[in-house]
Amino acid sequence: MLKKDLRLKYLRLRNLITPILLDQQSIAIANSVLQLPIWENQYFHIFLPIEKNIEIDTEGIISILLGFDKNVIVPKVISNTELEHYLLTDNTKFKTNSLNIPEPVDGITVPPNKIDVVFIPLLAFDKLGNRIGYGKGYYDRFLSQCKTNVIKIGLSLFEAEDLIEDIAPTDIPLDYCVTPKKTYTF
Ligand SMILES: Nc1nc2c(c(=O)[nH]1)N(C=O)[C@@H](CNc1ccc(C(=O)N[C@@H](CCC(=O)O)C(=O)O)cc1)CN2
Ligand SMILES: Nc1ncnc2c1ncn2[C@@H]1O[C@H](COP(=O)(O)OP(=O)(O)OP(=O)(O)O)[C@@H](O)[C@H]1O
Repeated sequence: MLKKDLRLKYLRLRNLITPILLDQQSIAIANSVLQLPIWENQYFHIFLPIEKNIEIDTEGIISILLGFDKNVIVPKVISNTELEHYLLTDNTKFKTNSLNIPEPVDGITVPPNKIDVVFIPLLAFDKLGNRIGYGKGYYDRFLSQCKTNVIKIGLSLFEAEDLIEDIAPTDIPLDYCVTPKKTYTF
């Protein structure tokens, strides 16, 4: 399928997920993340969910990361194209931006080349590990600034599509995708 049709399909499917199901599925995903071979790493980047858009609740994964004394880094939208990345600390204050994303107000910024593992939001992914988001390219730009061996983990409420047909050269594929049912390794 084409990206634009997939965005529509999965935005609609998300709207069928109840808050209770979202909680259960987010916990199942966090439990599966524990089984990934990533725990030797130190710098983990993770998004905070847009609740209004029924995104996966990443709180469980963040608790696991902090419990293992990992450095946790969260993104902040600073322009139409760019993200900045902040270390999560006990003092981090959050404010919800115009896209309804909770973001750190200020703090310690972390350059993309320090990051070892990135958990990536998505609307859909395919059996080859290609992914699509809301179509602004924030994550493709961010991932292009990371180390070549950065571990890219998609988190999805739904299973893989056969193929996203209109993949572009700037689209960076996933290494893993974790869903409530299974973990895909690409
Ligand atoms: N939780 C979370 N954080 C993230 C992302 C994400 O997908 N999820 N992003 C992943 O890249 C970046 C932000 N990108 C976004 C791009 C578009 C929309 C969005 O909802 N767009 C709507 C209309 C927005 C509006 O109300 O103005 C749309 O395009 O229809 C949200 C986030 C960085 N942080
Ligand atoms: N590395 C990059 N440098 C410059 N522009 C880029 C880069 N990656 C993607 N873009 C641009 O961003 C736009 C959106 O890309 P795409 O449709 O792949 O978004 P997406 O993957 O769905 O969104 P997101 O990454 O925000 O979740 C495209 O116009 C694309 O050319």
